[in-house]
Amino acid sequence: MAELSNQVEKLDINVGSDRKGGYVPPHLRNSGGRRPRNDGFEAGRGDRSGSRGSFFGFDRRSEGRGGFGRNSGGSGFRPAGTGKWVDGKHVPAARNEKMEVQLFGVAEDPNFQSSGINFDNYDDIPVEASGEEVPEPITEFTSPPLDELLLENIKLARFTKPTPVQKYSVPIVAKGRDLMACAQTGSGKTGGFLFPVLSESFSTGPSPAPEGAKGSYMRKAFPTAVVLAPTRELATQIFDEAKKFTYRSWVRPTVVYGGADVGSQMRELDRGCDLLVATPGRLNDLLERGKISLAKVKYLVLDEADRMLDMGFEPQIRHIVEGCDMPGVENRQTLMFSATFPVDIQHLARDFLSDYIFLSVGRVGSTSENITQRILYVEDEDKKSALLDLLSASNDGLTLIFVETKRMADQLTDFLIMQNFAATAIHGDRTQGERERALAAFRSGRANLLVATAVAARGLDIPNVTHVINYDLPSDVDDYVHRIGRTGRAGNTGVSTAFFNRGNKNIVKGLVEILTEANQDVPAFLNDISRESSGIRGGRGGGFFNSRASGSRDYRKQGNGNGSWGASRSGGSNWGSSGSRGGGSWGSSRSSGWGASESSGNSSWW
Ligand SMILES: Nc1ncnc2c1ncn2[C@@H]1O[C@H](COP(=O)(O)OP(=O)(O)OP(=O)(O)O)[C@@H](O)[C@H]1O
Repeated sequence: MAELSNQVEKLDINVGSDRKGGYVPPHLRNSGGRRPRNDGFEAGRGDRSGSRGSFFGFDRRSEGRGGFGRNSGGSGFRPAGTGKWVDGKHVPAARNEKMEVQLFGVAEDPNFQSSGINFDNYDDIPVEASGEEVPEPITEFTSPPLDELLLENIKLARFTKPTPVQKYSVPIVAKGRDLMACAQTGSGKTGGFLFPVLSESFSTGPSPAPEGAKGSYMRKAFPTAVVLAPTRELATQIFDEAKKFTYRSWVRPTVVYGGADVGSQMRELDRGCDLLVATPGRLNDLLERGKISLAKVKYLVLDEADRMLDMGFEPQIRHIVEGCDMPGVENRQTLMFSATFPVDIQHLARDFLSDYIFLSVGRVGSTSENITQRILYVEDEDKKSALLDLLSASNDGLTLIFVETKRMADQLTDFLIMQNFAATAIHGDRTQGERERALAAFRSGRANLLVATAVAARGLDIPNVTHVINYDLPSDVDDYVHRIGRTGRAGNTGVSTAFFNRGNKNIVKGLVEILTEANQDVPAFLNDISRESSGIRGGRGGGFFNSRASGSRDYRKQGNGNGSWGASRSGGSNWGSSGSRGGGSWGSSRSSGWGASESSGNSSWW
């Protein structure tokens, strides 16, 4: 990784904002760089090359039919590897070697993300937990407090010790508390919600379904836990993780998302659904069809919570949480996770939480020091050439290239394929099948370049992504944080490169702050433009020049909350209260209907 970072450093791309040196594109320079690779890959937008990505991790047709059970939620047949809850006791299924390989892989598997050399450094990141009576964190994976079966599954996943967010979330959920957790990208937030929810569920069992539900003609799913995620790909990934950690237990995970056949998803629900992972639009659809009841939900998780409560999704979330039959905030536990938590979203989140603990691992919205960040000054017309330069300097690993629009994603992918690169694209105008195939080709390395819109910015955990390139910078610095977080995960190192020019002035302040706090070099041109931009203010989302998007900490500690919060347990220094998002006004957008689709105001999402 240091090698890649050095090579990028040596490139003569960044000629500063005055451009006196004049950028010379590589094809005019007789660049001696490595020839673009041509391994016969013809992915592109219509890639037909790959086998379908396994969205289910193991082939359901080979699941076998042993070990069926029923939970009290009226679920149907339960496949091998699924345990039962019988007479108030958990009866785990027998171990199944083949399934263990399918679920947990083998250590040499390139799809297996092992924790990197900097994994132990997570322990040095300051942690602050604020709220009333914060419980002591765990220090190791042990049973108790974790359920014995969960512990076995954690061992099968080769997790040897909890990350900071996991250390705190386990006792917080066990104490019956709500949680808003903010931790850096790639630091194990998925386990942060799955481990405590599953550990409690394994020990306490399902809630009995209402009497009327059992014999009714149409089966209805009564999940105990619901996890909401903003994209289909992220929902699928969480589902894959849930399959690992629910292995042999009574908890059957199911995933539903838009853009896929609703009939087959309904049949999956009929087979049992105790932990439901969903995108909001499809969940609303299935609620309207009467296929799902939320009446028995004990745990509600919002992954990428700030995104889920952002303007595009908030009406849908409100309908799911407040407009259907989900137990009220006092009768369920609500957990929110993200790497970024703008202050205005923290305000909004109050409606969904009760007496919650706010947990921050590192500064809210900060980036991992495992990612080496570079900002290059490149004018729009030079970006393609500069990209070729960068790609010729990259050796191994996968490169994720972010652009702002779907059209640009297609154009750039075509350009890269013309240059004999193995590239593919993911964005909201591609069909679900195309998106799955693109991601599968990228994961497997058949396409080592993935051109993506913001749809791939959050949550995706793809091993071996060594380089993230912001070909176009986003207009919100929080989006930058999530995008570059696709590399440098689980203690591994990574490199991120962004093309900056004066068109990106709206995030210059935020970029300077992010780079500074992550101990990265801040190029002189960035400081200059940042100074020029001082004093100019804009509104949220429309570009604001003077502050970081994310609040620095629990907004209740900034003196503008009315909730009570008590002593905080801090594993490190307290944070200053710089930067607020300015409490954006939501106004009428909140009441807009959710019905039509999962589209949001941000066109590049879908
Ligand atoms: N305790 C652990 N030990 C080793 N590896 C872990 C542990 N917890 C999680 N991981 C691994 O770390 C990687 C990142 O985890 P995860 O995807 O949950 O991060 P995240 O914090 O949700 O990131 P993002 O903010 O991008 O969504 C995954 O590959 C996961 O398997």
